[in-house]
Amino acid sequence: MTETTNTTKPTGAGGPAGATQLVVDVSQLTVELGDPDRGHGVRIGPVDLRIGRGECVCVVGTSGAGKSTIGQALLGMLGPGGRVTGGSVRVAGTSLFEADDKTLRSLRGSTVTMIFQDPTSALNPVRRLDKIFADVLKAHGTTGKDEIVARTREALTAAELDPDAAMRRYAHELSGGMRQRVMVALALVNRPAVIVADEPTTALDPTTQKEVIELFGVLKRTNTLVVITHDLRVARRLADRIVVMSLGRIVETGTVEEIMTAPRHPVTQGLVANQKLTKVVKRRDRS
Ligand SMILES: Nc1ncnc2c1ncn2[C@@H]1O[C@H](COP(=O)(O)OP(=O)(O)OP(=O)(O)O)[C@@H](O)[C@H]1O
Ligand code: NI
Repeated sequence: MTETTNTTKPTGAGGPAGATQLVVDVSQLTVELGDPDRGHGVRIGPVDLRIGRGECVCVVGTSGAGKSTIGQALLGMLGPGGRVTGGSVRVAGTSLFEADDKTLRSLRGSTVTMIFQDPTSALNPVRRLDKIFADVLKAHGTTGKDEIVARTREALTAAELDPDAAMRRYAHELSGGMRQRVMVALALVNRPAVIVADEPTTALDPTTQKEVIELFGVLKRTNTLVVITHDLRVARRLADRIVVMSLGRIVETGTVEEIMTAPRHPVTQGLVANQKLTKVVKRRDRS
């Protein structure tokens, strides 16, 4: 099925509303994972996605729809067995799949950063946090001691952590929610043009999930965000625009209101109906 766009957008299908500066420009991207011709692989795309500065786009869809693949493509990488077969991904003006390794390495973690699903495995447990932040800053050219401390403080504060206390801690001492905050701070520290978060709440307990969603609500005020989630509640809370994926393609885009009140594509309708059902069940559990 072709894409159903709920609103007329001046920049064309998959674009932000209004004359905003483009930060992400995915154009006719096609990807192969594995070997689809031999029956053990999938084709993703063609995908068009344009994101303006300051926008928060939430990518939703059922499992295996290709959400994480698009998220990875925004960092110019793909999972094992993945390759780009057509189209382009431009982030802050650089065409990622045409860029050389050195350009990509310097771009990742500075221009575009990723907040991963599982904060436990991504943080070295036995290195002090101030050292971890210094490593990330130095890797992208910030070398002055004072500047490193100032940038670390700025990022920790933005992630709503107490910088003095946090800098002296080790990752293994932190609760799940605090670790996720540290991951957010690490993603912010090089002042990226766009932050991609793949299922940032999935590995967390319900209370911490709420906290992290609140935190993303704060982040979205000053950052360009792409949040990948199978949880429509997360998208409802955060998105300026929801992008729905199914079977490797974007099947619908719209504002939260458009998607929630008038979903057009059967997959979107299914997601919305499911979310409403979850709400009813939860209410019943409480009474
Ligand atoms: N190397 C590979 N070979 C074959 N199939 C692959 C390979 N890598 C990924 N896939 C398949 O490609 C599809 C898209 O994966 P992707 O992780 O992008 O989906 P997703 O929407 O993020 O799903 P989830 O919600 O489960 O995280 C999945 O069905 C996955 O099993
Ligand atoms: Ni995924």
